Amino acid sequence: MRIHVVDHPLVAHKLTTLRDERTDSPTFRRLADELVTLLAYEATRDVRTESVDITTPVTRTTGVRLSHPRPLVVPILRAGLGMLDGMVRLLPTAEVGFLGMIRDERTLQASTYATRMPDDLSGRQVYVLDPMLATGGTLVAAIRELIRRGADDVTALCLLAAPEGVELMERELEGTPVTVVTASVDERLNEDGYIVPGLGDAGDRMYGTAG
Ligand SMILES: O=P(O)(O)OC[C@H]1O[C@H](OP(=O)(O)OP(=O)(O)O)[C@H](O)[C@@H]1O
Ligand SMILES: O=c1cc[nH]c(=O)[nH]1
Ligand SMILES: [Mg+2]
Repeated sequence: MRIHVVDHPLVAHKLTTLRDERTDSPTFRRLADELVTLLAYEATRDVRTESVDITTPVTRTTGVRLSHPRPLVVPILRAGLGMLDGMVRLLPTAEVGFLGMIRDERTLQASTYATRMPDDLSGRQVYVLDPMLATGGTLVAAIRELIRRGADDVTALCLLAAPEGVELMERELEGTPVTVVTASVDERLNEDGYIVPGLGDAGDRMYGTAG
């Protein structure tokens, strides 16, 4: 597994406001959207392309276009849904699948409550969207399912990651073609499984369901 931490002052600036507890839901959603577009620029560095001949107003030339089969983008509901628009803005021809997953607040075990994506992902590049890589249980289960369906190249975009989650992914997904792109690997998890310093519960902050 490869991990890429996007080191850029604009990313750090937006992430700081996202973390701030005073940031309201509309601003949180806007910043998450903007951050995803910046992460997506890095995450799509190896997106598959093919050459194409075109005619400019001046001459014939050869350019590139995204090749077939189209990439698949999979947001993990709920919070990952807030990253979808920012991603498909860069990859407008991508197909979109959905995974609904929830982490039990007490046991921290992830379970899947909804799945809507192609059965056969052979030869597909897949981009998974989930803002938080905490214990890693959610992403490991999601990526195992994608690989079971035949995906041969998976990139996860996470706004924040915890070292514990990165270690779990490295251990559980060893030897698989997986890349994680994130804005930060934070300090640690706390006793409730929240990322420290983190940003709190991403889904609650995105959709205004906290308290
Ligand atoms: O790495 P893990 O320890 O598995 O935790 C990460 C998951 O926790 C959050 O989802 P949550 O269960 O809160 O669902 P939500 O997005 O519907 O709020 C987050 O959006 C991730 O999917
Ligand atoms: O810090 C965390 C950990 C898991 N899920 C969240 O939304 N936030
Ligand atoms: Mg949540």
